[in-house]
Amino acid sequence: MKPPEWDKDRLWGRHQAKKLRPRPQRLMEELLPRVEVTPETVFERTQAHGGPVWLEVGFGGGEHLAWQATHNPDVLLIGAEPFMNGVAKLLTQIEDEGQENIAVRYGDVKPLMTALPDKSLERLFVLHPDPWPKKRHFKRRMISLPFLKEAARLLKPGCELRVASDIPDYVRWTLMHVQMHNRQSADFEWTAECRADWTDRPEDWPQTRYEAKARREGRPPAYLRFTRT
Ligand SMILES: C[S@@+](CC[C@H](N)C(=O)[O-])C[C@H]1O[C@@H](n2cnc3c(N)ncnc32)[C@H](O)[C@@H]1O
Repeated sequence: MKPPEWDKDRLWGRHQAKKLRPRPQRLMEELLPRVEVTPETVFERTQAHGGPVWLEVGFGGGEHLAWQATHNPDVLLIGAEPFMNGVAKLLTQIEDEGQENIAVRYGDVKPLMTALPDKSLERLFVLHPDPWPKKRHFKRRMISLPFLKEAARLLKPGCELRVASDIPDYVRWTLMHVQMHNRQSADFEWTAECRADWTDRPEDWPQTRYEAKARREGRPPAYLRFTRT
């Protein structure tokens, strides 16, 4: 079966919640242009870095991305997020903590992924993707056959795709789509050997804002790790 085309021109969800306060507004105007990557500039940025590159899809408030950048100073962390308030929040952390190894894609991750060369990523994170629970919206879900095809193209062998979700249906959806992808091309291996491997948060996997909210509301997440074979 031919996988559906990736809906490259559509972006779902909200882009702005509330007006920015003066500091985040200043950071959007002054800091964002210094750290921003676009599909046109991302190749050059990764080449200039020369070392490992990790990508986080939909970083929300950027807590996980900022943590990874601090703890992995030799890695270039690229984060993509179309929600302005989230981008501004990450910029605040960058200004406070001074990480120089973060690049921000303000917008849809899909054209950015398309612009990256084969085997250019060592890690790819999709943490608590929008669940889109209604059946007629399933096609908006980030985890999809076209996404997995791109992920397989971009990840180096032995490197990792990490997906977290607190929605049982999305966890099943992810496992099912990985299985469907593997039937076409056996690119991913789910590394879990026992229940704790997906129920217990690994030490190098800090909690995101969505995860904290889900836990408060009694929905423990699943931490899925897939190795690019
Ligand atoms: C449910 S939130 C989770 C945020 C964060 N990962 C966390 O765990 O706190 C999903 C995020 O994905 C972002 N998103 C949705 N579609 C996206 C796309 N095409 N490219 C990049 N980010 C996207 C949304 O703006 C939103 O911030």
